[in-house]
Amino acid sequence: MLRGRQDEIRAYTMANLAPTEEGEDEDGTSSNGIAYVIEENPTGGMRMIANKDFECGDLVLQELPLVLFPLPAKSDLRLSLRRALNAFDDAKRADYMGLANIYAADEVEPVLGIFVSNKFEVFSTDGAEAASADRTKPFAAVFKDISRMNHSCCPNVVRYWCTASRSMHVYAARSVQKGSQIVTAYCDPFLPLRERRALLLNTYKIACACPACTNSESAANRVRIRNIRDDSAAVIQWTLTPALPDDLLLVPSLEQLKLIEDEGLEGTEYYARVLRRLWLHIFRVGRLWSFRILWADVEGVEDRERDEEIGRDKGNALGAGADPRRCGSPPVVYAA
Ligand SMILES: C[S@@+](CC[C@H](N)C(=O)[O-])C[C@H]1O[C@@H](n2cnc3c(N)ncnc32)[C@H](O)[C@@H]1O
Repeated sequence: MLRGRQDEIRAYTMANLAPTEEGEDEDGTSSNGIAYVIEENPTGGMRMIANKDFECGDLVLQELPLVLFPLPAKSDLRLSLRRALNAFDDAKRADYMGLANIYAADEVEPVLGIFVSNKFEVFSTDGAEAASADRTKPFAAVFKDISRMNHSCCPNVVRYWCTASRSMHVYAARSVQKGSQIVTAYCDPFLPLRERRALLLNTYKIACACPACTNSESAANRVRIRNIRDDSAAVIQWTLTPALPDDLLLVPSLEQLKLIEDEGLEGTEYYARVLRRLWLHIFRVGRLWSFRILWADVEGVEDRERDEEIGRDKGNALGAGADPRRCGSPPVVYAA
């Protein structure tokens, strides 16, 4: 039953997320219409590779887990895993047992070693559970394909658990070119470098060599990003206060945007914060443009003269001092 559902989602993933045509692409390679491929990593193990270009926000894949358990495990996890595996059909059991096991050399039962090597913690993100205390109770899920994604502290995708469909959604956090590796963050990329290193080594046996772990300036950059506050109230106040310069937020916001992009952290809330602020900037300046157009229509002035006029009036531009008769209607755009 669950298998049928998984096949359905897989078919959906392939049909809807892989709009590349069968046959040869522009670069002469064959994409065969699949959004991603799982292949051997030259440095060992497996990896997930984009088989088409993705833009920021594109759904890369959506997948049901092979197993999903509440954490901490309520009963003996090994027993539960064994029971789950016994209930699987052969193909699904082979999918699970074919996943990486970084504890293979240790005295850990393979079902458990595979679980620990491949699990992603998931939280309820929607519906009644999200609103309830369950939100704080994570589950751990292992996936046939998603568990093939390697780690980077500069991930190019973000993961969202959808409780309603009991599936994980993976979205591109920035442009991802066909042929590049799809990488996700196994831990909080804002953890201090030393903590990140210890966690990745102890839990996943990873000595991360991503740009953030090898660039000596990255740690300081990440602290700066983490200090970007949710200043929505102040920004809205600026939007509504014509006396404050139009470009007050522009330069710092663009600098912050670049900083986040340089650190490869577009999938984080900080990027959304800065983009929201820039959107408000466009909202305010965009209104200025509307005002100019309106003004030009009414007055029929030349562009140059109009710009000069607006430049002169800019201190009170569109505020109390602007002459409403000149544009036929009061400049109410910034009225609080
Ligand atoms: C969830 S699996 C990822 C897929 C795995 N590479 C495979 O072969 O199936 C996690 C394991 O992959 C390897 N891995 C993931 N990210 C890595 C990285 N950035 N550097 C080195 N090894 C990594 C580690 O062995 C880690 O324990």
